[in-house]
This record gives sequence, C-alpha cells and structure tokens, in this order.
Amino acid sequence: MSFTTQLQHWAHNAKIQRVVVVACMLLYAVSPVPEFWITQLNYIALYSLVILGLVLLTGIGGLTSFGQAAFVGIGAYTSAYLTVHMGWSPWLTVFAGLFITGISALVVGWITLRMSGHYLPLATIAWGLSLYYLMGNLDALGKYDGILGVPALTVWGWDISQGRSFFVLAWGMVLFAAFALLNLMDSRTGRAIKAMRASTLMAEAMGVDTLRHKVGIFLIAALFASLSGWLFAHFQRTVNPSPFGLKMGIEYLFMTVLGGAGYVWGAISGAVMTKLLEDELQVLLPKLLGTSGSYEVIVFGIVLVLVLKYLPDGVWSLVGRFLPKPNRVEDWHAAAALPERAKPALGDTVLEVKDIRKQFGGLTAVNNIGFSIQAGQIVGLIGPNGAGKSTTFNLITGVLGLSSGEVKFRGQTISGLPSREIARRGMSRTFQHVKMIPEMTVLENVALGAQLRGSKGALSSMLRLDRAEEQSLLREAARQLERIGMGHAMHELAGNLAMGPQRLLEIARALCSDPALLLLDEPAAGLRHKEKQALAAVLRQLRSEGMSILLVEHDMDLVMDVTDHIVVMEFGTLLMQGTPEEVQQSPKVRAAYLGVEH
Ligand SMILES: Nc1ncnc2c1ncn2[C@@H]1O[C@H](COP(=O)(O)OP(=O)(O)OP(=O)(O)O)[C@@H](O)[C@H]1O
Repeated sequence: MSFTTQLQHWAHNAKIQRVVVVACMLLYAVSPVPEFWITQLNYIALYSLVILGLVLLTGIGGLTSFGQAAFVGIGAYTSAYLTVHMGWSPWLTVFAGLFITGISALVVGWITLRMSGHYLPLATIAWGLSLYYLMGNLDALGKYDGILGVPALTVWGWDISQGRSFFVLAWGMVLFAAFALLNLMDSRTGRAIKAMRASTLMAEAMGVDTLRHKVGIFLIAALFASLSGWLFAHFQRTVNPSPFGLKMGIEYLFMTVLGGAGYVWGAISGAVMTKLLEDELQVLLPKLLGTSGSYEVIVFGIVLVLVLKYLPDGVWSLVGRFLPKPNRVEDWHAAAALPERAKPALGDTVLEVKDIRKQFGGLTAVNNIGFSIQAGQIVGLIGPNGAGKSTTFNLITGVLGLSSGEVKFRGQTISGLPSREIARRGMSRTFQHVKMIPEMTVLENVALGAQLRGSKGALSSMLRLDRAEEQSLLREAARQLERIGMGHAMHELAGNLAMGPQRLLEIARALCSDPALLLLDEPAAGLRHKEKQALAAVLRQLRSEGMSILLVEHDMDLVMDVTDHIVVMEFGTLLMQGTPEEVQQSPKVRAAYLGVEH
C-alpha cells in the first residue's frame, strides 16, 4: 500500500479521527495561545455541551426546545446551593444536579412530548420562563442577585476551575459527549430515533416505542445541559438567573441551527461562530451606531434567516462535504446469529380475521370482513379504489382500532393491541408509500427491522458496549438483503435507490424482524415491468421458504401470478374469496372492476 493510500485509509478510520481530535484539543491547551483565546474556548465548551443535546433532540429527533437554558440553570443552581449553603463537594453536587435535572426532564417530557406541531416548542418556552422566574424569586436562591462565592473545582488542592486546566476538563467533557452522540447515532437506538423522526407510523411498526424514545432524548439533552450548568457555576464562581433565561434558550437553538443541527461537529462550529461573531459585534456595532445596546441580536436574526434560506442544514453542510467520512467496516461476518422465533407449521392458521368492521363517522369503510391465512400461503386482498383494503390492512396491523369484530394471530387475539406489540408477536409490514430514512444506508434501514431482536439501549450504545449485538443485527440485515438479491447495494444511501429497490428494501426490513406473517401494502405500485418480475420472484421464493404473506395489490397480473387465495372487497364488504382462477372467472368481480351493475 502506498503512503498516500495508507493516509487515505487512516483518514477514513473513525478511531483515528477521534484520536486526532483529542490530540488537537490537548495541543491547543499546551500551545502558547493567549489566555484570552483559552477563555473564549472555555465559554464555547460550555455552550457546546448544551447544543450537543440539541443536536440529538432537534437535529436528529426533530423535537424543538427553547427551554435548554433552564436545564443549565438547574445544574448550576443545584451545585451552587449545595456547595455554598450545605458545604457539599462539587464532585458530589454534579450528580445531585444531574439527578434533579433528570427528574424535571422526565416530568416535563412526559407531559409535553405527547404534544405535536407547535405545542412542544411553546411548552418549552413556558417551562423556560417559569423556571427563570422561579430562580429569580426564591429567597433561598438569592433572588435575582443569585448565589455568590461558589467554590472552585479542585483536584488534590489544585484549582482546575480556570484557564488551561478548565479547558482540558470542559473540552474533555465536550469530546466525550460528542463521541457518545456519534456512537449513539450509529446504533440500534440511534436508528430508532431517526425512524421516529421520519415516520411515527413506521417506527411503531418496527417495534419502536416512540414516546419512550422522545422522552429519552429529551432526558439526555437535559443532562448534557445540566453538566454545562455545573461547569458554568464553578467557572464563573457565581450564579444568577440571567444566563438561564429564554434569550439564552433561543441563542442555544440559534447556534445549533447555524452550525447544522444534524451534525455533531456542525453544532460545535455553530457555538464557535456565534461566540466570535457576538464578541466582534459587541465592539463594532456601538461604534457604528454611536449608541450601546444588544444590537447583535438583530444581526443574529438576519443571519439566521439567511442561513435557513440558503443553507437549511447549517454551515456544516458545506464544510462536511470535504471531510473524509468514516467507512463502515464489515465486521459482522463472525457475529452470532440472532435467535429465531418458532414458526407455525405449514398449513396452520396464522391469521384469522373475524367479521371486522370499521366506521368513520357515518361511513362504514370495512363491513364485517372475514378471511384467514394458512402458513405458507400468499393471500391477495384486492378491490377497486376506496374498497377498504388499506383500512383492513390498518385494522389487522393495529394502526386503527376496530369498531367491532376480532383479529387472531397465531391463535391469540390481537385486536386492541398497539402496532408495536403486534410487530413483537411476529407480524411485519411494508407501506403503500415507502417509508424509510433516505440519509441512512440500505443496510442501516434494513437493520431497523431487527429492532425488536436486540435489547441494548442508549447508554450501552453511547459507551460502545453494544458492539456484539450490533454486529449480529447488521449481520441479519446483510443476510436479508442477500436473501432478496440486494446484497450489492447495502452500503448505498437509501435515498439514492430507484422505486423498485426501495420496495425491496422495505421487504428486507420486514423480513429482518423474523416474521411469521408478512403484510405487503401495494408493493408493486410505481414499479416498472422488470422490477415487478423481480418482486414476483422474491415473493415466490419467500413462499417456498414457508413464509405467509398478505398482499394488498392493484396489479392484477402480479396478484394472479403469485397468490394462492384471493379476497375481493367492494364498498367495504366482502365480494367473494377463492382461488385466482375462481376470482378471474367471477362475473361479480369483473363487474366490480369494470363498474358494471351486478
Ligand atoms: N381516516 C379516515 N377517515 C375517514 N374516512 C376514511 C379514513 N380512511 C379511509 N376512509 C374512507 O374509507 C374508505 C375505504 O378507504 P381505503 O383507503 O381503505 O380504501 P382502499 O381500498 O385501500 O383504496 P385504495 O386502493 O385507493 O388505496 C374510503 O371511502 C375512504 O375515503
């Protein structure tokens, strides 16, 4: 290997990249840069910890919070109060701050994260404001004067609350948090969070408890903010409410969006840019305008509008393109295979749909439909537009609740269960409109299907204790992609795939859950002739391997070609059911499709 090739190889190695980043940080600390620049970077480290939380919450999870400054305040005030008034050691108060922040975040999160749309940001504003006024009005916390004389952080009598030693401590924490976040994003939990943002419906169908994950990332973001508050209290040696108010909450969000909310390094660069810009403007603007005031806020507003318009993914979306991306190492070949569920014997009844009914107000979309699927069968569900196929599909998979009737899966009633619970029992589905995460690779998208076959959570992922399980999950994803003939495309970004391979990706993802029944919602929609042939071949192969499939489809050639049994619906009712030949010969079915009275 030539030296340049070796260099390129190193540049793409994630571990080497991290070692270089840590080395740069330490070099900066010992280099003869003026103290002023050390102090600047100390502040940037404090901001960075908070906005790393926002990367997870907003950039990856899609949840907007203006209330992060309040969590910084909890961390800072807890430590200031306990050290000054109770004489605790700061090394203990950090945990007390994290504990109180954690409890607050769980309570606030549990209440607010059920809200959607604009309600969540509004709720976080209310939360930020109320905590600000609480801090400013409590006698015990010194009202608006705050708490003075917060002790320094010391290690064996050595003050590490300022200058270069604080720089190493604060940036050590930032880099630890950054690496932990990068680890989290590349894990089972990270995929679940991204899926939750892409589509709640899809995430739940993959077995993801979306509310739990929302509360989880809200908690992690709050803990990062609390840690920043603890550092802040001992760096400033005093706390008062002003740095924890709504203005700062907005500024944290500004830094994140400016740098790039979706990128760990982007968010940190946002903190750097904001701090530098703020300092320059605070000197320049009063000179230009001849009067003093916080005019930099106006410039920030203009910058934000321009960034949102021209670089919606932040400044890092420009820079990041030129940096080497770590390659995924195929390290799963020797990983343990995932355990498989016991499958029904060929011919056993897998699904029993008994007189199910769904009413939307006065409209009966599904009217007493009943059919069953035996193991190893492909059953087609067909009917003209608006016949009630999708509604039936959603009733079986738990997306919609039944008005009456019963659905039994492998002998057990599943009516009323949430879709992720039904998924857990071995029913897996695809979507009429493909739902995937375009910026993840095909392999990672497919691995999302194996969500319920793993158990490692956020903490294990952040500390990289999940690798053995992760290798098994990726091994399974690669195996399912090979199974349907898409092994060659596993490292491509899913968003670059044509419609045919996208639909196959969804099938591979569904197979990854080791299902006993596969439900396919119009898998041939939008496919070209060759892609349909490939799909038919995959379906036949799956049946030959003993898979049971419910196929909702408009493409009659495909349905007649691959199914063993067909259920025909019209206006929400069961028109007939039988073999493909019987259905083809039925005058009732022809009439329904041709719109003739029967
Ligand atoms: N959430 C809803 N609220 C009210 N009406 C609904 C809802 N979902 C479906 N419907 C109605 O129920 C009927 C059946 O719709 P459904 O989507 O199940 O039909 P379909 O056979 O899947 O049609 P297509 O082939 O066009 O997808 C339609 O009249 C539709 O307008």
